[in-house]
Amino acid sequence: MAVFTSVTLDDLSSWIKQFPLGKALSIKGIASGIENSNFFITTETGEYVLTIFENLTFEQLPFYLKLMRHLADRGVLVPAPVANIAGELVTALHGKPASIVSKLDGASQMHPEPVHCAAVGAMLALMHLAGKDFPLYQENLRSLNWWHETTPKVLPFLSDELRHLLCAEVHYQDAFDSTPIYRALPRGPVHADLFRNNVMFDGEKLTGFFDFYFAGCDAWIFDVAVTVNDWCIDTATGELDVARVRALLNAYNLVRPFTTEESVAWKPMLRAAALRFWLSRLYDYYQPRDAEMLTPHDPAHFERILRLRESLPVPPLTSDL
Ligand SMILES: Nc1ncnc2c1ncn2[C@@H]1O[C@H](COP(=O)(O)OP(=O)(O)O)[C@@H](O)[C@H]1O
Ligand SMILES: N[C@@H](CCOP(=O)(O)O)C(=O)O
Repeated sequence: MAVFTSVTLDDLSSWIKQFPLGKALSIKGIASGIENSNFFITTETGEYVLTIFENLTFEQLPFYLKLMRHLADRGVLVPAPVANIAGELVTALHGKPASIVSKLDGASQMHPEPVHCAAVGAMLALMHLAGKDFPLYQENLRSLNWWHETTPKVLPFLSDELRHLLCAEVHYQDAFDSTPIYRALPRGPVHADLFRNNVMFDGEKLTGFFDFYFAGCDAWIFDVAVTVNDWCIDTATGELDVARVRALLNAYNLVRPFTTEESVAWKPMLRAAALRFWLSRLYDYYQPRDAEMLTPHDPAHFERILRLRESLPVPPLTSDL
């Protein structure tokens, strides 16, 4: 849909000299991004993705890129950022921060079966474990504080019923946040946006997670909830598909067994994950940023999911089957 900053092969040829990647051979803009300018590039050493960051700053980027480097070095399937000869992962291109990462094979699986969900669950658990010794800290910037900042900005646009739903859920999450159960949840770096469009598959083989630009430190089970709320639902209704839920959770649990506290927190976290994306979609819908959000995502999808997670039982985190 958008390349906001254009880069020619000539631009790339001189800029890429600082990387140990040989000569640039081709560059092609990726149309589907909505946040940054992305390009597939080919050099003498292989295929990569060049990203020019349109909103994130030089100061913000090291957390994300170093996290990806850290995970890639530990065998988690994520794009590996390439350092330049000075060891930097982010350098300026056309005055904006830019980076090169390895290109993942395959394509997004937008109609996942249990086998895909199992692969996602296992890799997510590996990712959480591999992030345990990541030395940088950044909180999840779309967590409770952001919900508090953002709720008043969207309330004026909502019906009385929706205002009530939103305020009641923020209130519920506030209360849960201050419980000993919540504080006991294992935590560390999380992807926080692991939707179907942010994972590559080659057939049934998962080839990588990407788009780490909402990552931050949070409860691991929140990350699992975000992932289940997208991968394991009927997209038309938002209802959980038990076969896919079981496949994802069982595969995760085999790699990193869930704790007792996580089992108690599971339903509240599914609600929190629904709230997080309902609120961001409401915000993008009613307060669009310039041209970037050309087609805002539908907020009603996550409003539906929130109502379902509040009102219906959810499959347990672990099963003895
Ligand atoms: N490392 C990668 N390997 C392969 N394809 C990638 C990679 N990074 C991005 N892409 C492709 O670029 C598209 C846009 O990337 P994305 O990170 O979603 O952009 P934005 O953050 O601008 O929305 C993805 O849908 C994917 O097809
Ligand atoms: N997954 C979020 C929006 C973030 O978009 P992405 O393309 O950067 O993953 C949503 O669906 O609301």
